[in-house]
Amino acid sequence: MFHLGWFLGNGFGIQPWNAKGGDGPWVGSNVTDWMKPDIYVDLATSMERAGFDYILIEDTAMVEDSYKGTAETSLRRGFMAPKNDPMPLVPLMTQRTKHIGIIPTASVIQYPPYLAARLFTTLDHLTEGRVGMNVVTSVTDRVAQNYGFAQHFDHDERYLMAQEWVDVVQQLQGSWQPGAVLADLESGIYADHTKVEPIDFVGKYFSSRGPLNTIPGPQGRPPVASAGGSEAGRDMAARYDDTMMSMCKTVEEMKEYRADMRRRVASYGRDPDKVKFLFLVTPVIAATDQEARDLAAASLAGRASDAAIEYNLWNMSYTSGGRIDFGAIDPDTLVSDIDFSRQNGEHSSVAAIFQDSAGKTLRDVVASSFQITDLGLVGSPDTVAAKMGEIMDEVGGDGFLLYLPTTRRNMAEVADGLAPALRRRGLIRDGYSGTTLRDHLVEF
Ligand SMILES: Cc1cc2nc3c(=O)[nH]c(=O)nc-3n(C[C@H](O)[C@H](O)[C@H](O)COP(=O)(O)O)c2cc1C
Repeated sequence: MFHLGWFLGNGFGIQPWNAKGGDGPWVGSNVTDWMKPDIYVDLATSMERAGFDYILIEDTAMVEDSYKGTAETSLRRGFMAPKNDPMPLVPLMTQRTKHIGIIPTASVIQYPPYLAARLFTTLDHLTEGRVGMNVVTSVTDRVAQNYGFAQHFDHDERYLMAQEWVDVVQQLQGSWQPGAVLADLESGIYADHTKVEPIDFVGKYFSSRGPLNTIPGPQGRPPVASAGGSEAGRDMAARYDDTMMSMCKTVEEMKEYRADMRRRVASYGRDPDKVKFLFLVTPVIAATDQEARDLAAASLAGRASDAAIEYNLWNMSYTSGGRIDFGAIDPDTLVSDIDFSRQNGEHSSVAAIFQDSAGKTLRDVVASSFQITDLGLVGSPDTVAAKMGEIMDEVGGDGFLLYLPTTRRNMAEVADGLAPALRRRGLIRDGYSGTTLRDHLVEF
């Protein structure tokens, strides 16, 4: 059996439903209703029906203007803005479900550790143990500037900050020892003060006295997730993650990635079987194999459209940390002549976009490159289910993180098409034996 997660990649933002991923026309109500809770609640109930472990909610807090030096493209096309704060969505999504975990994103430059420790403990209570914490370092200068910094910290330093941040958050979440809460009706004693201690943390980036002013939630320390595939990102994940979003383009890469990460996890004295690496994938599912193949072919052809090229150039500028304006580079420039040394964003995403680009021009890359691929998962629910099983056999585990536009059509294809086909093969859970997100992650 393997685990499944849904990556809500546009966060609590516009869930685009448009022709072939292009620049409109928009379809349906998503573009007007994205700020209402309904679609996210539907997503949670659907993915719980499907047996998913969790939904991970992306978040990025800025209006990006590094592409062509203006926010025009971001705002005209709704790229990463507008976006609401994901935290209030969490209890709304869990209120209407009983099992599925919800993992909102917290950036270490946006949340002082005490605020984060208190917020996630509060959410742990409100969700009865179903919240997780996606730790990110934020990608661009604009986010850093919104939170009071002149510019963003350098890539590797960000991860050192993030490690310290998780450490403080978890120390705060452990500042009430087991047995501290008595809530004794007879004696009227609420807590044993000898079991509640300050942490007196003074670090390079953060300080906090503690103790936390609330009691531990059902999970104590809610599970940690992250996505960084660079050396620094992997090191942080190895130390702290309970589940990791893993980005690979081939089954061979998946195997290597998982083996490497399991080695790193073990080197920190942790049990690799308790960390679940979920591989990002964009499957194409339709009623028949032929229909799915046609959709995949149309999507590939659509990569060369003006709208898709604009998106790709915009996205490259963003993933470089806003440091390289790909809109200002002549598209006929050879990739080998582009200076990537200034990048300060998502190193592994940039590497994925420009993988195998020797001898290619920027135009060639933007018209064809994928950051995340379908891994050959194209077909009817039965075909895709069978292939998922084969891939997991080859890789050794642990599961997939599906990344599809959050439309109700895609939700139905997954929850009522793919998931039953997987379940018939015994590949995914048939119900939940535990109650918390951590229970689901370590159930098998
Ligand atoms: C699937 C996925 C989800 C991510 N979600 C967020 C996010 O919500 N907010 C954010 O600031 N960065 C996000 N990132 C960026 C990562 O946290 C990380 O900074 C990035 O992958 C670069 O890591 P690297 O330089 O270690 O490769 C995400 C990356 C991936 C691949």
